[in-house]
Formats: sequence, C-alpha cells, structure tokens
Amino acid sequence: MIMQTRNLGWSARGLPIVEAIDLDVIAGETLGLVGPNGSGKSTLLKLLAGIRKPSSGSVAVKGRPLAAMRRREAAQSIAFLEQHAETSEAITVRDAVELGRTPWLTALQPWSHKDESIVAQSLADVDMAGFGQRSWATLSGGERQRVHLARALAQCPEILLLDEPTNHLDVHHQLSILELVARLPVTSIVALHDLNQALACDRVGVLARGRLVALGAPHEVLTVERLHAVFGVRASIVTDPADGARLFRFHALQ
Ligand SMILES: Nc1ncnc2c1ncn2[C@@H]1O[C@H](COP(=O)(O)OP(=O)(O)OP(=O)(O)O)[C@@H](O)[C@H]1O
Repeated sequence: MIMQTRNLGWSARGLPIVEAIDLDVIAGETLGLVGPNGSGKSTLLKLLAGIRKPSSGSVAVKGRPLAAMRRREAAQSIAFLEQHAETSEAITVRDAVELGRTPWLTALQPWSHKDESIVAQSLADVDMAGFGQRSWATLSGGERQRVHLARALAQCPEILLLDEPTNHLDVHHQLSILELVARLPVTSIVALHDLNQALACDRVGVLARGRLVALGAPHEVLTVERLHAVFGVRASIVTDPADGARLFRFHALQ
C-alpha cells in the first residue's frame, strides 16, 4: 500500500465532517472519490495531503506517518491540486510551474537543466507549452487549472491528489487531462463530480456525510441503487454502440 488511513476523521466546531475513514490506496492506481456536495471529498484530500491535521486517526505514506514527515519530504511524495488553487497574479506561467520544483532544490542541488526540462515537459503534458512567458493574470479559468496541474506534475510526486481537476475545462481538455492522469506512472486520488468520468478510474470510493460508504471497481460500486441512495437520482445505464462502453444517464426523482 502506498497510502493508508486508519480511523481518519476531521471535525469542525465539534461536528464531524469526515469520519472513521479506513482507506488502503494501491500503488499506481487511479482512485476516484465521488459524493454529493459537502460529503467531505475536499476535506479528505486535504487530510491526505497533510494540509489539514486529523482530529482523529492517521495517514501513512509507504508505512510512515504523514504527521512525522517534514514538509519538504511530504512534498516530494505528494502533490495536491486544490479545488480553488490560487497563485500570485504577478508571475508568468513558467514561474508558476517552476514552483513545483521547490521541494527538490537545495543549496547542493540548485536549479539545473533537469528542472528546466521537467518544467517544459509538465507544460507540454497539459497542452500549455506555448504559454510559458504569459502573465498568470491573463489566463482563462481553464488555462489556470491546467497550469496548476502542470505545477503538480513538475513536483514529480508519487501520489497526485486532484480536487475536481476537470473543473473549468472544455470537453477536449477534460478528456486529455484524465487520460494523462491515468497514463502517469503515479498513484492518483481524484475527486470527481462526473460519475461517467469516475467509471474510467481503477477504483471508486463513495463518500456520504463524511463516511466512506463504498470502495471498489467502478461498476460494482456505482450501482443504480447506490446512486439513488447517495445522490438521490434515478440512474439508467446506456451502452455506447461505438464501443460497448456503459454510461450513466441521470433523471430527477419524481
Ligand atoms: N472549516 C470548516 N468549518 C466548518 N465547516 C466546514 C469547514 N470546512 C468544510 N466544512 C464543511 O464540511 C463539509 C464537507 O466539505 P467538503 O468541501 O469536504 O465537501 P466536498 O465533498 O468536497 O463538497 P463539494 O462537492 O461541494 O466540493 C461541508 O458541509 C462544508 O461546509
């Protein structure tokens, strides 16, 4: 297991927001996290990233408690693309992505050609290669999202935590970013709202009211009954005649 949580919980003003999460993350998998608004997906990702301290329980990375790791060491293992990531306005796109290299730089290992080429590759991976000199302030919402992902990629993490990475993206870039994430030789934990996108993950975890109520293969976990119980919708499954893939259509409950 590359990452494990035991009895992980976080409360705000005494109210449990995330509760009793026991999660074993398999090295190399893409794990989708789905759940209604407010079910705790972002909070769980923040706990896994170490930027929120658990109220109970623990997170371990390759058997080591995350709480005992130095910030720099944790940042060499884990990169986090937050839902509302922010960047100082007065920098270029390239500067923003170069920040991803920070955990790897030391006085003995200063900025080098290797860092340069990792930054260039990260920008290319998110289809932003031509934007290096652009001012951050001039980017569209979707371009900013892709640059934030490039910064996370430039961090060269073993574990990539992504909070709704396809937010703001046009359909072409939604597909290319998800394909990129699936292709990367890293472990990815991705909060998603689009349940059809979740079907493409290796496994899916379902959060409801702060608890992990199901975890497993997408089609085993995202059953019509569970979608009804957790999301309050009626789902039907349709088959794409082009390739036989099964997809959801959703209907409001009468
Ligand atoms: N600092 C806080 N203080 C009080 N309540 C909080 C705090 N942070 C989060 N919450 C509450 O915790 C719940 C879970 O929030 P979280 O952002 O983790 O949900 P989510 O599943 O990511 O939601 P969404 O799908 O809307 O992004 C929400 O009801 C939210 O209002």
